[in-house]
Amino acid sequence: MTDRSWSDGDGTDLGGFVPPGGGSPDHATRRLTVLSGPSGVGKSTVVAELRRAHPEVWLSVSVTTRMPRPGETHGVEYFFVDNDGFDRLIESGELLEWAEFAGNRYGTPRQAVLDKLAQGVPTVLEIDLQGARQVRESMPEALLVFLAPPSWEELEKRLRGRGTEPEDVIARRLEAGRIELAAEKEFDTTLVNTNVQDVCHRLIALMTA
Ligand SMILES: Nc1nc2c(ncn2[C@@H]2O[C@H](COP(=O)(O)OP(=O)(O)O)[C@@H](O)[C@H]2O)c(=O)[nH]1
Ligand SMILES: Nc1ncnc2c1ncn2[C@@H]1O[C@H](COP(=O)(O)OP(=O)(O)O)[C@@H](O)[C@H]1O
Repeated sequence: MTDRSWSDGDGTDLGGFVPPGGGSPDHATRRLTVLSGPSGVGKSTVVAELRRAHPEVWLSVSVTTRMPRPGETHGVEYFFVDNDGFDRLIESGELLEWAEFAGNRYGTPRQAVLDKLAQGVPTVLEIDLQGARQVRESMPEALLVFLAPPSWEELEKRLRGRGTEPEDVIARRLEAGRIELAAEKEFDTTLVNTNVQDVCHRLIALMTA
C-alpha cells in the first residue's frame, strides 16, 4: 500500500515548469534534468534503465571521496578521488556543484556538463538535495525531479535489501532521507518509484516534451 504521508502532492505536479522546447526560445540549460531523492529510493536503478532505453541521454559522472562498492568502476559510476584530490577540484573551480553527504563528498564536473548542454544533448545529474539547490541557483531553467518511494517502509526495505552499507551508514542515510523527503516541494515535479519502467517513461516524457 502506498503511504506518502510526508507529501500533499499526487506525484504529477509540474509546478509551472516549462518543458524543454516549450515556450520561449531554448536556453541550453533547458536540456538539463536533475534527479534527486533519498538514498535507496532507486535513483541509480532508474538512471541505468534510462540509459539502456534512451542512449541519447547523457548522465554526468560525478566525483566522490567515497570508496567504490563492489562492481563499481572508476569513470563509470563515479570518478573516485581522495580528499586532497577533491579539495583541488573545488579550488580550481572545476565543480558545478558539490556537497557532503553521509560522511563523503560528491561533486559534478562542470565542463563536461557545459559541453553536453552546448551540443544540445539531454543531460541528467543524479545528485543530492544540496546539489539540486545549487543547480536551482546557478541554472534556474533546469528541470528538478524528485524521486519518491511508495512509502517509508519500502525505502528502508530497499536500502537494507541492497546490502551495500553497514547498519550505521544505513542509519545516516535514512536520517538524510527524512530531510530529503521534507524538501520534495522544492522540486518541479515528483515521480513515485513504484515501477522502474513506468518512472523512466514519465521521466523521458518530461525531458523531451
Ligand atoms: N551534490 C551531489 N550529490 C551527488 C553527486 N553524485 C551523487 N550524489 C548523491 O550522493 C548521495 C549518495 O550517493 P551514493 O553514495 O552513490 O549512494 P546511493 O545514492 O545510495 O547509491 C545520493 O543522494 C546521490 O544522488 C554529485 O555530484 N553531487
Ligand atoms: N521500483 C523498484 N521496486 C523495487 N525495488 C527497487 C525499485 N527501484 C530500485 N529498487 C531496488 O532498491 C535498491 C536501491 O536502489 P538504488 O538504485 O541503488 O537506489 P539509490 O541510487 O536511490 O540509492 C536496489 O536494490 C534496487 O534494486
